[in-house]
Amino acid sequence: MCCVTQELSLSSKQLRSMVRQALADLRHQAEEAAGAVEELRFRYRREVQEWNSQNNELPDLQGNIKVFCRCRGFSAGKSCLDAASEQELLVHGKGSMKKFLFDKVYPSSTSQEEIFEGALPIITSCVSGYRVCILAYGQSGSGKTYTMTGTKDKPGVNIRSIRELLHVCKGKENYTFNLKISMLEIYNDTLYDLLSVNPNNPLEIRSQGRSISVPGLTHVEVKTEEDILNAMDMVDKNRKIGSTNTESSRSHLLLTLTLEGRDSASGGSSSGTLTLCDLAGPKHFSKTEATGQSRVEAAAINKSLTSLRQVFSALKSNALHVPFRNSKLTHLLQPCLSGDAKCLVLVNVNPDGKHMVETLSTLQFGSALRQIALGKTAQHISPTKNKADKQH
Ligand SMILES: Nc1ncnc2c1ncn2[C@@H]1O[C@H](COP(=O)(O)OP(=O)(O)OP(=O)(O)O)[C@@H](O)[C@H]1O
Repeated sequence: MCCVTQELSLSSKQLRSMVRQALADLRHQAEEAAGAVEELRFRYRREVQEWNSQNNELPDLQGNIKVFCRCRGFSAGKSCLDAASEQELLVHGKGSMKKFLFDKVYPSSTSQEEIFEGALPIITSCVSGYRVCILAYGQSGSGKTYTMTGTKDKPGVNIRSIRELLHVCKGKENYTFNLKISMLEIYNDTLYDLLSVNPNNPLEIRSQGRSISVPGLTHVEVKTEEDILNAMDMVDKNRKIGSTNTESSRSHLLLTLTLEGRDSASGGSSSGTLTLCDLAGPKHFSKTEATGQSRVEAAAINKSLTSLRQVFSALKSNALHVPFRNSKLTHLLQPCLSGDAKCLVLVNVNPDGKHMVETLSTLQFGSALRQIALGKTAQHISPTKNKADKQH
């Protein structure tokens, strides 16, 4: 009996010691696992930061404004254009030749996909919290609407950008996001909400400090391809001129995407915007050509494009005052043309159309334009706060 008791007491001691050892091992393993999780979290945050900086590397390298040129198809024998190199456009006139420099020149054979790929780095910067914009500029009939809106079979930059943002955001692990779209038309220097049930009610711009908003503007959440198509259908119905491409545009169209993202693993969040703008072409008319309403419309378009030129010119010369408030167009674009925002101007040219050289010359698309550093402007809206503060 005594022997049995001794044996039991011994095995009980052994058991206690085994349990103690197992508990110590478990504690040790738990500490190791916690260290590994922390290490993984740290690496993940670094990866996210690297991804964001790589994503923005391209636009940052050469200044914040880029200017691309897209040439439209032209009739054989009548061509006066020559893409001398990837950056040079030669325009042959009667006995003279002009050269325009761009960041990139796309020949007339360029597809919608290729244009979109060129614009992609700037579009995806929005995911990292930047304010970015793409402006389609050019004479009437040069292909601005084709480039931005496109057709059902060959969609333009607008639809492709929304699809891409949805694709990128859905593909990111531990990431939740909210993508919203708004659509504004600027007609006769007045804003109209194209996604509103009351599209004829004019809206105003409100400035509060450095931020700009349009009270009452409709923002629609986009989650699927169908949401995009529904929004576009509504825009077509509400626009002062349909997107049938049969008539010259009489207004500027601004599509703005607002993207709020949150990374649950790193705890970072970001808020970026992408504004896609199909500008009306400059109007050239003699005293007898345009009368009444069309003359008023033409004057409003020309005035706003002049304001845009003045803004570019002030940015180029690092002027202390940038006249953003000279038109509704430039006032709305101010956040995308200030601070560390990024802008891509897509210049469309149609050699068979009228006024090509004047239109090209007016914005002085020389090499100086791409050297504009938006960060040096006087009235800048610090998206750095917006981008960096929230992300890290
Ligand atoms: N690269 C292209 N390839 C095929 N068709 C094109 C191309 N560019 C423009 N077009 C066609 O040319 C016509 C005029 O183009 P679009 O309406 O896009 O010009 P726009 O610059 O927007 O003109 P506006 O300022 O007068 O509105 C349209 O029928 C369009 O489909």
